[in-house]
Amino acid sequence: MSGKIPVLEIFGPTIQGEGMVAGQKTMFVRTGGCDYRCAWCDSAFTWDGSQKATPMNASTIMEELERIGGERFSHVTISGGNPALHTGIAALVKLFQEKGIASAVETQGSFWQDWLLAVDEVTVSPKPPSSKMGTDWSRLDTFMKRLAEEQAGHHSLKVVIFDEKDLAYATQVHERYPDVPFYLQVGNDDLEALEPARLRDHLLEKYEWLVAKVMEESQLNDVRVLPQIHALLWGNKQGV
Ligand SMILES: C[S@@+](CC[C@H](N)C(=O)[O-])C[C@H]1O[C@@H](n2cnc3c(N)ncnc32)[C@H](O)[C@@H]1O
Ligand SMILES: Nc1nc2[nH]cc(C(=O)O)c2c(=O)[nH]1
Ligand code: SF4
Ligand SMILES: [Mg+2]
Repeated sequence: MSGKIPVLEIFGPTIQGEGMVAGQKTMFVRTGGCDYRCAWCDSAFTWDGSQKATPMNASTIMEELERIGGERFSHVTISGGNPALHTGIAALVKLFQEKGIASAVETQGSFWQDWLLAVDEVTVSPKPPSSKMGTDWSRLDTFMKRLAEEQAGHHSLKVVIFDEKDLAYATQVHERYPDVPFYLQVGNDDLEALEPARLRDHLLEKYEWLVAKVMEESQLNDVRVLPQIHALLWGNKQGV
């Protein structure tokens, strides 16, 4: 298994629907396995046993990206699951650098990998109370410190918000790492919705609620509030 990466899906090009480079045209590589079990995880198929990951090495992943994306991409986002569980991603990030492909990673900040330092955009997404997960603050401190001191690219924090307790948690995260660009993201609480148009209305109402809350809060002046654009466009569809 050494060097192999468990891959759940490879798709794109699509737009990055979330966070610091929202709107960026990108391919996705989604890894299998997560050390968390968030109550509202929209990608639970990466860890609940419902779908099976394929162990792949970096060059095979690159071939698959090129087979699907052709000449139509110059940016790849690695998500999961938690991609930071996998040491084999070091070789993939190196391949991207050699080919002049920009890279991004989505992770919750619970596990460190040195290859994170070579990723252009690292999104760190600590989990609020509604997820039913706890935050190991000293681990997160170490994680954020290494990014701040050694990462060549950019990084940001992104907290998903379902309710007021989540917003209080997000404020705590923002105050702990005040120099890190901070994103608040609308939580999707209807993962069963099949009709994109209905989900869109529902999520936009939640976005309106979140924007109004943030406007009231003096501790959240320097933040960005975003919905998941892909959920607005395509609902709960996988692979978009
Ligand atoms: C599926 S996770 C995979 C990467 C990593 N495990 C993490 O959580 O950061 C990607 C992003 O989707 C967010 N997310 C997951 N379920 C969500 C939901 N129901 N509504 C809004 N965002 C969600 C996560 O918080 C994270 O920022
Ligand atoms: N379009 C699109 N943007 C995304 N941003 C983060 C995603 C993820 O699942 O990590 C995601 C995803 O699954 N699709
Ligand atoms: S950390 Fe990310 S992938 Fe893991 S359960 Fe939570 S949202 Fe899902
Ligand atoms: Mg997603």
